[in-house]
Amino acid sequence: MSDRRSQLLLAGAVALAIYAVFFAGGYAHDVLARAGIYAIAAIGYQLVFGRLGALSLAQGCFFGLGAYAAALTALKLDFGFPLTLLAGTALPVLLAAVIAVPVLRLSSHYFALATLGIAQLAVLAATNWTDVTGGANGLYGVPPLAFGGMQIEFGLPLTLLVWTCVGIVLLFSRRLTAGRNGLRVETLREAPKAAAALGIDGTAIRFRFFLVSAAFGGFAGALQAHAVGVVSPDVLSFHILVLLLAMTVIGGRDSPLGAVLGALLLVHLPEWFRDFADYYLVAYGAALLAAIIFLPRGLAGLLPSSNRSALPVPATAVPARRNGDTLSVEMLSKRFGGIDALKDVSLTVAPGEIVGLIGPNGSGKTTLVNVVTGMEKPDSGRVRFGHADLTGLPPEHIARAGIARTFQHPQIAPDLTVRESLDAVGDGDAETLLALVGLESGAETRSGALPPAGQKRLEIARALAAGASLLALDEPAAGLSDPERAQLASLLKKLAADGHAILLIDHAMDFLLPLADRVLCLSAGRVAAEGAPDEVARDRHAVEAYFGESPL
Ligand SMILES: Nc1ncnc2c1ncn2[C@@H]1O[C@H](COP(=O)(O)OP(=O)(O)OP(=O)(O)O)[C@@H](O)[C@H]1O
Repeated sequence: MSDRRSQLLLAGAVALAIYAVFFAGGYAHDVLARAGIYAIAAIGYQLVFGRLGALSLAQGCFFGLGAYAAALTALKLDFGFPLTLLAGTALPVLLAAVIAVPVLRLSSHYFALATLGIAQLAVLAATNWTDVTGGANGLYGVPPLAFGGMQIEFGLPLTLLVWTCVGIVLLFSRRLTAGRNGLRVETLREAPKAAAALGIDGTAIRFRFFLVSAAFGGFAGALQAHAVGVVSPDVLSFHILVLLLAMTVIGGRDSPLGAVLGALLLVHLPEWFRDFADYYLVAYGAALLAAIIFLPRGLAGLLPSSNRSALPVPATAVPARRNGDTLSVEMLSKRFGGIDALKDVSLTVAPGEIVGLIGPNGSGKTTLVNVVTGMEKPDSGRVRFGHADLTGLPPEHIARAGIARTFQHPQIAPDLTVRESLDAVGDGDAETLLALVGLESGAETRSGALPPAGQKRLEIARALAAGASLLALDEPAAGLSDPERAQLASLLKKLAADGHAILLIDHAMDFLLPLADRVLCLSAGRVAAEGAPDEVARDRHAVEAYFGESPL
């Protein structure tokens, strides 16, 4: 609780408690409890929508399922607290686990549509499965919450209970996103390809967050069922989802606190504008629009940002690997439609060696790196690293085996500092790595604020932080000035001398040929020439591949 943000938050929590205990009464308590219940569901939504950047349209469905599960277990099975809340939490988690496998593979709008479809199915089931759900009329007489036979009265006791739950859920959510976890999630959201290529297991993170969001949604729905006493298909309606979405956006999608502020505001706004009679909806809509236009980072964006560098990130001095394995690519082929992007390509890169990969645009260089790093699956051929057969394995497995890559267009999380970008992927000594790539003075700079040359160096440092012994570098010198190229060249020599294996793609022959120990020239997916740099530079096939121009 040292930085200004934490102090403000503490003051806000105390003010809310004083308001609840000494000033609010009757209906105001109900409104506050309702805000707390929605806050819990919105905190869950923030994890998926805010943190992962995935537009899930199932959070309202998880909320409604939680409400139905709690109501049904209370009314039909005579379950008491805490079993009803447990059932309300477990059912949406179960559904999330079942749908996660097919749904989490989908990208952006397909994910949104799939989750919307699931939500619609839940509404249909609730409306038509009359024997169980009570159909359109729903279920009545859900008992209030009770602890060991003692009923939690509406008003202050229920409000305090709900907001204690909000506090616990906030702490849990913070644990999930603090320190390195948060840095990894941000890398995954902003640079998903790089995250996979650095060994971050995006599938596991997405799965975990989706299930936790379902748990929070269901738990909130279960609380709602007990607080209101009635559950109808309304709790599954699109309205709940839109409300949770608005709470997360208006409160601020970057932090769970935003979800709480959004819930407090959006539940109270209709109450404040109630006196405007017919103009109530106009005033409500105008307030929402104003919040979206003038507060792009939401209400939480008004608070001073948290001191992220204070987050505990373990830092043991583990320098990049040495004496790694030899990469052997054997007869690799990959077709896209009718095009042979790679046809029977073989090559090796040994520790301490720099192998240059050249060829005109579209000759298959990036495809080769994509296949080696698991971003594309080959049609035939093998990729071995030492004794391990890595053919067709997912990128994060290959990264963990010691192969990392950089991208033609740097893939970075722009809001992470340079140091955080490294901390996200490994335990390495960030200072040493940054000094190695010449970024030591920019450790606290936002990665997105680095010039292109800096971002390319950051990508190399990040690959080393991930513990790579083989680096596949896709056009690292593109766009660099002559002095920057010279610095990059001496860095690559240093890394090779240190035992790293380097596969280097570049069109700049004056940069690549003096650096490489061997060169492989691709043409239309096939190996056109291979050998020492000066041999390849003179090779008729290699020269022809460059449209008749001498590469030197
Ligand atoms: N995902 C894809 N879908 C369809 N075709 C693809 C895909 N990726 C690459 N290709 C095609 O495969 C061929 C090889 O492309 P690749 O990007 O590997 O070449 P490159 O040598 O890296 O080119 P550049 O120097 O321009 O980066 C090209 O014809 C390209 O259009």
